[in-house]
Amino acid sequence: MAQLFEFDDENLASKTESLALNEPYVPEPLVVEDVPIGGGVESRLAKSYEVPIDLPYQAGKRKKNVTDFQPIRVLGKGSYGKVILVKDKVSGRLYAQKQLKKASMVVNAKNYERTLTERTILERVKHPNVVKLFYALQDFDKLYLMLEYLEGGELFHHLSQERILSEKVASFYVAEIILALRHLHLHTGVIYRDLKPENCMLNRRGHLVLTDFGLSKVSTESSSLFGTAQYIAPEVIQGERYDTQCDWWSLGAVLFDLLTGSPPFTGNNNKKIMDKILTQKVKYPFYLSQDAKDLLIKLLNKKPDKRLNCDTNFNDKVKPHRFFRYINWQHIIDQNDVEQPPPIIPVVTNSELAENFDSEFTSMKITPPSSPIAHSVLEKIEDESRSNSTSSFIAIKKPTADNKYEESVYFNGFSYTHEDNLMELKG
Ligand SMILES: Nc1ncnc2c1ncn2[C@@H]1O[C@H](COP(=O)(O)OP(=O)(O)OP(=O)(O)O)[C@@H](O)[C@H]1O
Repeated sequence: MAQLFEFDDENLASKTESLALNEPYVPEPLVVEDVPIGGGVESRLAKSYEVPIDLPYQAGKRKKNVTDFQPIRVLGKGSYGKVILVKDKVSGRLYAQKQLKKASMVVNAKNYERTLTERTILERVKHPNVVKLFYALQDFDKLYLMLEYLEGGELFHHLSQERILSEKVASFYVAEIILALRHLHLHTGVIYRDLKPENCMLNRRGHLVLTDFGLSKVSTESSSLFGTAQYIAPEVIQGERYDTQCDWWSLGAVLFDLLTGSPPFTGNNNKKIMDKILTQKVKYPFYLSQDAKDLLIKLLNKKPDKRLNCDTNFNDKVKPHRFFRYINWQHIIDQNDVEQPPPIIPVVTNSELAENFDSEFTSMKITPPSSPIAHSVLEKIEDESRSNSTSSFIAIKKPTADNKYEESVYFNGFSYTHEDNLMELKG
């Protein structure tokens, strides 16, 4: 059995702290140096500590706008819009540009309060297993979030090739998800709430990175909730007060999926799935080991207070659990690829080809961004997003009168009022 390395919460905190306080970083274009296939551990390690962090603010440098990025290809589609691979025309650096149609982001007054709180909290999220936000830009009808480009694609893209994962392989990814969720819970107070396979992506080195966190929560009770019914905790479905425990249920559902090829409750519509989540017992396939089954039973407990809590039980119940016998937690925290290599190293021959993404998307035609308008409004925001890569913002359009919209921009808990920002509603 692999020896488990002891560490405590302070150790974890100081690790994430040191990432947050990284020394000045001179960005190197991600596209230049492709790791050759079979390039060996050393060549991967050469890039291993290239954790994308804040682009340093360079005084006097022209502000970025959407047209500074050349669209390359579509990577995927979410409920708010497309995600496109783009290249900074100056640095050659690649980003995943998440486009969000403003019209679909109108939020109601109740959610609005929560949104502001969440923006403030999300400002503090810095973790290697959580996607980084580099810039937040906008034009007339869309917001553009320039995210760390996760070249390995969705974990489940690789899973669909392998069908199911061995327990050893699954334990690696689950360990990385646990670290990301614990960071969100313990250091930022964020409940991820809709952990689902599509949000588990791999970076170039094969490490799992959670995407899309927080954004779905700023929406109204939207399709994002129903799109993920299979992984949602019973208490969330019932509309009860829920806390971080709901994420540990979702982790159980994702683990079940990794080990068996489908989530614990399925059905041809969401109502059926949700009924089953509330009322039915999980059926565990005979081929699961006792260790896997034991962990799943503890996570997929319908009573949140009886469910395994990986935050409070981490040191005494989770870390020593036999399901994690192949895991050296310190190596997972350190992302030590020599001692604990990621099980799947995504094949990337040329980053711009987006080889790990579905050709249904990568072959799509790209529509150029609409004409730049109101960029000046965001100058202050861009300044701040340079100095804080994980900042987030939201712009809300409120219909006023005579076919006009008033646009308010909220950024890290601050709101920017633009008296002059009345724009004609086109079309
Ligand atoms: N940072 C990223 N790097 C590379 N590809 C990404 C990145 N973020 C998202 N994608 C791709 O784009 C797809 C759509 O992502 P997006 O987050 O918009 O939608 P989603 O996960 O369905 O969530 P939702 O619809 O709830 O917003 C993902 O499934 C993924 O394939």
